[in-house]
Amino acid sequence: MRMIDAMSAAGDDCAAVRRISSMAGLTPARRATLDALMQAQESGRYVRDIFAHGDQLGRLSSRDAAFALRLALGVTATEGCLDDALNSHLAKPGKVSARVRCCLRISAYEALYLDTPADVVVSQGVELVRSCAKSASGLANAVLRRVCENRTQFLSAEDAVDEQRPIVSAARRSGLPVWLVRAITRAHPLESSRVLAAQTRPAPTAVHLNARLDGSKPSWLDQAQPALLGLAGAYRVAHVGAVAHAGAFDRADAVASDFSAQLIATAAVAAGSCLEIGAGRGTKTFVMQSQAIRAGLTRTHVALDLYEGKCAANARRIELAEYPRVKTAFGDARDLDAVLGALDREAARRMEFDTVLVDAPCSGTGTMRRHGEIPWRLARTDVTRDLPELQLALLSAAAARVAVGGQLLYATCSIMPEENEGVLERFARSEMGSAFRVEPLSQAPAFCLEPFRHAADVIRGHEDERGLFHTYPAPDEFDGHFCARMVRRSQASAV
Ligand SMILES: C[S@@+](CC[C@H](N)C(=O)[O-])C[C@H]1O[C@@H](n2cnc3c(N)ncnc32)[C@H](O)[C@@H]1O
Repeated sequence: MRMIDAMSAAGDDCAAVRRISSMAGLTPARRATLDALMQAQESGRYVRDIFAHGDQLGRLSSRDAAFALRLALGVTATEGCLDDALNSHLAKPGKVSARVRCCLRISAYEALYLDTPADVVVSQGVELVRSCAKSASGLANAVLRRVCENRTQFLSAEDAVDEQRPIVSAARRSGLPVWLVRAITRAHPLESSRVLAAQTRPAPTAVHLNARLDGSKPSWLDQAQPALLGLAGAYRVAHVGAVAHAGAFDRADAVASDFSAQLIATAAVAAGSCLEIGAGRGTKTFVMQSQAIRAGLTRTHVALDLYEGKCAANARRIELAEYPRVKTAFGDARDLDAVLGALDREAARRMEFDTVLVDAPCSGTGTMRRHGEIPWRLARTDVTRDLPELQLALLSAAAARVAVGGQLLYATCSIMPEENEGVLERFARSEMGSAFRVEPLSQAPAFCLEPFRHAADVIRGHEDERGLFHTYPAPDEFDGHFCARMVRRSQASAV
């Protein structure tokens, strides 16, 4: 699997690739970007996965590969804004073929969001279009010149009516849909300018180290230029590519995981039994197992996901890591009695757990600068209706499996209140919810354990007055995550 360090794409090397003489032919990085974006469009797959599993990058120098990845992710993340900019200069926007549009988007992205000189934007854009539709190269020349000339007016939204101008301009500068910028700005008036500023910049990367390597200082970690974060096992790395190229992810020597996600996974580590709902491919499972080893805890872990393939990948990595086995279960966690039926029968009782972590499917708005597909695939009703319904159903089903005195953690990587506090409030009003009380995440039993005492202070720095944990994406800071911790004080009367 090829993994390129998107951080290095921001460096001098990429600037050099960008400024390549306008007299040169089409650069291989832009060609590879076009191929990958077209493949993504035609197959519905994520462009990052296409780069990771295809051979587009293998044929490029590491400098070109980093630039191609940055271009492809950037074009995906700002797609709607690029189309707005292009369409305003096209007489018949509907007549432009998918491939030509893709070429124009790549060049418009460079014009609007990178500091590529205008002559290079236009000449490379014309070469891109010529490579797939010779007859459209004149059109490309005219449109891209206009996009470059009107960059400032477009980003300032001079074409919008007065009262809409600030929000349309903020949306264009961040590359996001207007409805989403409005929702973020309303929900987070204090944080929104930094959240929006983060969207067009590379996100920092963190890894979590296999606990069995503690104290051994592997050379691949040195090459990645690590900086200790305030949590055992967590490192910020300047060059995640060095970790990937050394095979450390493939060997389960480490996982890439946002620092806030590592804090949440650590908060869910406690003695006894744990049910993890929405375990996916198991990044948090790995972190939890690592931390349990560091703390010398004995625990059991059931990792559950909707998809059998994800459960299998999770179990495989845990085995590779040489961690204690986790049991996996797959199916729709809204019907936990069905999904856990086999385990209940094996245990000869309806199992209840000391810790239940719901890592809920969500809009991903806290991580969308890493996952450019999110903003332009997301619909408003996903955030206001469909996801909260699913999240509440998962949380309610999960709650019924928490032992009295046990803890229930509800986590998302969303910054939208409808998916976070909104779901919690509806849960609290329910019969089942009345059996739980919210407790600060920083007071989770994990933070009384020696290796994690200091991390409680880090968490406290991101807690609101109720002890709910929030982080927000910001330039050079980690992603947006939410986590609430509840403790079960009684049996709910309806259960
Ligand atoms: C936020 S992601 C999980 C990320 C994962 N915990 C990790 O750390 O790598 C949410 C997960 O919920 C799963 N999911 C979605 N709907 C579900 C359902 N109804 N029942 C169980 N799992 C579900 C998805 O397949 C996805 O893997």
